[in-house]
Amino acid sequence: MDSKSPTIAVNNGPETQLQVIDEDQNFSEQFHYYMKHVWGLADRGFDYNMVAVFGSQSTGKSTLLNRLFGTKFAVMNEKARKQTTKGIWFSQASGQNVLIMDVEGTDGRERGEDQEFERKSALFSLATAEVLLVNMWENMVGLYNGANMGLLKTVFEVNLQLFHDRNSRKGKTLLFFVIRDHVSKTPLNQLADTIKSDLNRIWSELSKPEGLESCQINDFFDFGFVSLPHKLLQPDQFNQQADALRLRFADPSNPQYVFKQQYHKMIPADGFPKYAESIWEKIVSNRDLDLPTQQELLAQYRCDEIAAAVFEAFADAIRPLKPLLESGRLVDNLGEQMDHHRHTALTHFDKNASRYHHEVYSRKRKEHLAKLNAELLLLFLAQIKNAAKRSLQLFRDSLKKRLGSTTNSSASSPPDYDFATVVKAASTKVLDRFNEQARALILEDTDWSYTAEAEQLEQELLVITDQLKEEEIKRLQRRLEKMVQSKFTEEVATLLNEPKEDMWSNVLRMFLDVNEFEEKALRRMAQGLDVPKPELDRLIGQFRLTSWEALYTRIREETSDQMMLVRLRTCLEDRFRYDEQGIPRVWRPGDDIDGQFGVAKESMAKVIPLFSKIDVDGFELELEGYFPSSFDITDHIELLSPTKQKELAKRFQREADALYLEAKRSVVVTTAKTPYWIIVLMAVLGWNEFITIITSPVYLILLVTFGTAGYVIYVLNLTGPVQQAARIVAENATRHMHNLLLEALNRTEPQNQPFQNNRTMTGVEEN
Ligand SMILES: Nc1nc2c(ncn2[C@@H]2O[C@H](COP(=O)(O)OP(=O)(O)OP(=O)(O)O)[C@@H](O)[C@H]2O)c(=O)[nH]1
Repeated sequence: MDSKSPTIAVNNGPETQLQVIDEDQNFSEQFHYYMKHVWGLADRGFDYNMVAVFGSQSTGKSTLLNRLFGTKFAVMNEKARKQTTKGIWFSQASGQNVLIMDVEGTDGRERGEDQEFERKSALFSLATAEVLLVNMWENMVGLYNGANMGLLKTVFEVNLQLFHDRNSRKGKTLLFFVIRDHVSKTPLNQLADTIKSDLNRIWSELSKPEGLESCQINDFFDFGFVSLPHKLLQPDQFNQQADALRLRFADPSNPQYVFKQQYHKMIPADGFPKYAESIWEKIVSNRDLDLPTQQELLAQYRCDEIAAAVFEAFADAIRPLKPLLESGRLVDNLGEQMDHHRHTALTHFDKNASRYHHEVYSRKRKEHLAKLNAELLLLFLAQIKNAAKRSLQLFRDSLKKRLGSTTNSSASSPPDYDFATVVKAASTKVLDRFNEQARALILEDTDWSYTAEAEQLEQELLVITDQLKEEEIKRLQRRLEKMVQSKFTEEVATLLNEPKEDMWSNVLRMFLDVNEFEEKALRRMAQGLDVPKPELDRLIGQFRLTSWEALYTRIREETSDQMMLVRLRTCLEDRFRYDEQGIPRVWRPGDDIDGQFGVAKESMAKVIPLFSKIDVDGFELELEGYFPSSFDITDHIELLSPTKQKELAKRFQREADALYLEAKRSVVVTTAKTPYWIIVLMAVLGWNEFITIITSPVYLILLVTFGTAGYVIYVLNLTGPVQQAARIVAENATRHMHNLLLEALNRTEPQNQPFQNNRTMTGVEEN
């Protein structure tokens, strides 16, 4: 309301006065605006004063006010001689924090016998003004009507009505009589005595309410008397004394300064328009006017209004914090910031609201504080939530960093930390930090708590610890698996390449040894990870299964068709093409190829059955209870099914045939003789080429190179491997030729078949 600019046309001059109550007894909506923007008094707190003028109509009241306070109240036109001031006008004393109230004159012929407005305006003035100026002519002193005695009786009556409760009465009101046109020789004090005796008489005649029977007029009023010379007849004296009188209102250092603290109605200036309005509303509606209640109501209204304005500013100030917190960030010094904003809001509230009714103010302050706290609680909770999240992240990171530093170390090397100690240290650090952050957020006069959040955080730390422990164990398991895999890769191939009776026992021994070694590492790590015994047993069982799986897979790789064929061929070659001392055999005519081949064939008979399954005989005791009970090792030892064994035997047979034929062919080659005349003929015919080669550096170098290579191959007896390499390279191209040769040989030597019965060299029965 107070921000609305005035729409009422002001009376006679610049807008410095306002008809607050019009002749129809309506209260002006512009009062708030004038207080704040025209008179600038709204922010003065109690630092303002208020004067009201009373008196009969057209007795120069407005003239007096204008002369004393520099106001511009309308003054009666001499010729018209009719009532000028209607209702109640307000203005500000020029250059002073003084509100002047020009009240419609009494005895006005315009209102006739209607004394109601007089009573209402008296009530209104007594409830608001510190000083009531009573304006009267000197010659009226001693007369009942002319001296406003009727009006004063009304004033006294309404005063008793207002302050019938002794406890609610605070201070007094100054009745300041201004006797105009003091032209007689009667001294002022005599005039004052006459007025005082009249007043006492009126007071004594008043019927006092219960409890106030014995009270005196001076309990409620102080009296002041002053006279002014005739304005028209003695203008100089009038002006001189009017100036002197003006100083009594304007100069606080004046010994006769009229505004004493005890007269002040103690209505804060910002609440005065509302107070005046509600009082007037009560007066107009003829309801009992109870000033203390009014002041309480005003206090409630104004405290709410002040709190709302302060809260708006407070909400604006903390608004930027919300999105930050909602985005999950931790706001630095949030506790301090919240405290600062709350302190500012309370200070502003206190500054404006503490002037009002104390109990109401205290109650409203509590409400205001509770509202501020409720708003800040949201920030507090958001920050706590973010702090907890950050704490979890910090905990996770610090543990990962600490534990991660060991992940690159060998699985077999002992851990350089104790998991429980590391977790405890990290957890304590994070919780301490969280508690510190949360504590810094707790504001005075709040019942905020973060115990539940701290407990929740602790629980979540435990969950993370378990997760990390699980991850760590998995990582450890993976490392161990890799370790055993790499060991099996090397060892299994070596052991299986020697297909002897004790082959499987060597493999199983190796398996158990490797496991034992890695299990030691697992136990050490588990101890560091604070793994309980049953869990460790489960992990070891799991590890053994995985390890067996790795071994079994590795062995199966080694026993694939291709690998088996290579292995069988290698074994056969070792036995057939090398003698007992390991020296390669060179077959010559007359050598017992068939016999040697038979021996080799005999030794190969047990190879395929040996590889048919992992033989765990002899390890029953060691393997008993070695694996988890759900695992039956007999389901995981078969390598070659009977069908597969037969198929392999068949395929190996062909390989063996080729080896046998190769040996036979080498004998044929070495026994073939070249006729001498052919040699002579070649020498004669090739003489020219021979000369060309030995005279050409290029041919000579090529000859020497190939000759040297041939010699080395011959000396080192590498013709076999070289031939084999050449054969593999040219296998496809020569396959056809090879078949033709086989056919030709079969035609020439049908009696030289290597196998006479249906038992093969691998020991597998032919179908
Ligand atoms: N004799 C005399 N006349 C005065 C004095 N002061 C004012 N007047 C005249 O009295 C008349 C009324 O003056 P106002 O100031 O309008 O009187 P008022 O009491 O405010 O009148 P309402 O507002 O109509 O009640 C004017 O014509 C003034 O010139 C004074 O001190 N002595």
